[in-house]
Amino acid sequence: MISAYTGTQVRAAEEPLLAAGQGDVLMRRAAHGLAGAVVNELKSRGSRLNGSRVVVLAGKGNNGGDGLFAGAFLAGRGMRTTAVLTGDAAHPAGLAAFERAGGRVQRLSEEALPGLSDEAARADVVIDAVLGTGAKGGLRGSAADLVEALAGAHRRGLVVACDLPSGVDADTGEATEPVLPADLTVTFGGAKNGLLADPGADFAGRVVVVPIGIEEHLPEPSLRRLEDADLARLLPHPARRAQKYSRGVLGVVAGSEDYPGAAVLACRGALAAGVGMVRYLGPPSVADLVRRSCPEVVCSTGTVSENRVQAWLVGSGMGPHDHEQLTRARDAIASDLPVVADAGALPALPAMLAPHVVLTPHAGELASLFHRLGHGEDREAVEAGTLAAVRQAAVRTGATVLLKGATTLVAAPWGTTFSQADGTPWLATAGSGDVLAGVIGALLAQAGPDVGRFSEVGIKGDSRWAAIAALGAALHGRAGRAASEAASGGPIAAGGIADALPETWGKVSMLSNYEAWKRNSHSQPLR
Ligand SMILES: NC(=O)C1=CN([C@@H]2O[C@H](COP(=O)(O)OP(=O)(O)OC[C@H]3O[C@@H](n4cnc5c(N)ncnc54)[C@H](OP(=O)(O)O)[C@@H]3O)[C@@H](O)[C@H]2O)[C@@H](O)CC1
Ligand SMILES: Nc1ncnc2c1ncn2[C@@H]1O[C@H](COP(=O)(O)OP(=O)(O)O)[C@@H](O)[C@H]1O
Ligand SMILES: [K+]
Repeated sequence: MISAYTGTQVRAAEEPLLAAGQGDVLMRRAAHGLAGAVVNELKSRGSRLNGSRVVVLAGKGNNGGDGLFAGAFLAGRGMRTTAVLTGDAAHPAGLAAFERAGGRVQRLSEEALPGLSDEAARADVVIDAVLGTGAKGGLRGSAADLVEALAGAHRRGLVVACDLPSGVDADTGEATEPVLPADLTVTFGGAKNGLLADPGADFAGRVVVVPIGIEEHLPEPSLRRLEDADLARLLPHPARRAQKYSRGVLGVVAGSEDYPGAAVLACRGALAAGVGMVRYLGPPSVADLVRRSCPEVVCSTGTVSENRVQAWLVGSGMGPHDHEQLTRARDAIASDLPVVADAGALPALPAMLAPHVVLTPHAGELASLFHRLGHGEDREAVEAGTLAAVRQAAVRTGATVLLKGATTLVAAPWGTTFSQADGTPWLATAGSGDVLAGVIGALLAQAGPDVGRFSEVGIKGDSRWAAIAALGAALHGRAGRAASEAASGGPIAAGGIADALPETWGKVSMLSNYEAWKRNSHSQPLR
């Protein structure tokens, strides 16, 4: 699991060490990690170190200090380093170390700007060390002009952000442009929220966390990301004597005359995500299509209370005037069973929900939800601050909210938040969200009661609903990527995501089988 923190949390964790006079040590560890990451990246690209050109954009605070110390390390490896000081001052010890190591120092001014931006554009490596966790707002003055010129210039070099891309808010992921997009962000002590939430994540590139010795002082993470090993531990596995009902039944209330395909795709997503059975409830013409497309699905009639299931999926492809389906959706939400509420169900929600109800809006649907709740955020505002928006939505509705996008965020009403970015932009295709709803529904039906499996990895009680939704997003994203890779990186259609799910699941489970085998290989052999 990747843990991320706010800037304030990280700075608080640094406090005891700073009080003990360890500030210098922390900074040298950070700078050493940054320089090491630059060297590794250049080597992995087959570039030589000796003689290559490095430009460090150094602000006046400690972030600039990290950059200057890292520049000194790199100069020591034979690289030609220039520091561009963007402020009216520079970290004194960092600057002294940089100059001792033979680095060249330039001060940024309006007159020097064209020459320096040209030099940075031609460099093999640019290190962005202007602003870190202490920044207020974005870049200003000549520093902003330099980054703007550089972001628009034709460059072939590597851009490495020190701690975070300057202009990205460490706590929220909001970005005040111009921001220099990095290929690599080397972040210290723990990942920052802003690197794992859009739009900040757009600028971060690959994120590498460098331990600096503050880790034991860090609190509960503010944001988490599930990785391979977490998926392997959290995905349900059928017991030896499982039968279809014990494995979980998902009731699906989806599709309409206008969008019958959504019901089919939701069912296909659910079937491919390990559920024991899918029961479909909906208009006869849609049920007909579902039967023909997925003969495994049992089409039922009647009300929600007449159909026994372990979880409900409601809303995908549902219209605003289909009163019978909307009644079913409302009944499902009132049933106390776990529910994933998608698309057409979102406008029909009661004012207050519970965390076992998982809402799955995209940014536009979340803006409409806010509008109905009497708050004015539009789609642009949601997209400019996804983390704040998803958390606010969870607080205001009382539900678990999953905000879809390149980075998918899931928040519980008390703030527990997950961030998954497992997919590919090819997932932005019609019907993709219906498959995701099916996957989450299937996981709710199977894993909902399994509190123990989640608490083993530190996810307590009702926070598991957010973890289950994050698990669904991770599987869906990976399946989309696998489907595209099978097409040599080409496009995918939504049905292809469902088709790739079982193998994606199998590959992740192999990891957990291997871990179980490793544990059991020390036990007594059978006699
Ligand atoms: N603590 C430690 O020991 C360790 C810290 N570490 C590192 O320190 C970083 C945090 O350092 P920090 O607190 O010095 O803040 P930082 O991000 O460099 O920026 C603040 C400076 O910039 C200025 N400034 C602010 N906003 C501005 C703007 N919009 N545009 C222009 N200028 C602006 C502001 O000046 P002011 O405007 O207040 O006069 C202030 O001088 C952290 O990200 C990590 O890299 C690691 O080495 C580990 C050990
Ligand atoms: N640029 C992107 N990169 C990765 N995943 C994306 C991107 N855009 C959308 N997605 C994912 O694709 C799915 C799209 O869902 P949705 O917007 O509901 O589509 P639809 O309504 O057409 O089914 C979501 O899972 C979302 O996270
Ligand atoms: K930075």
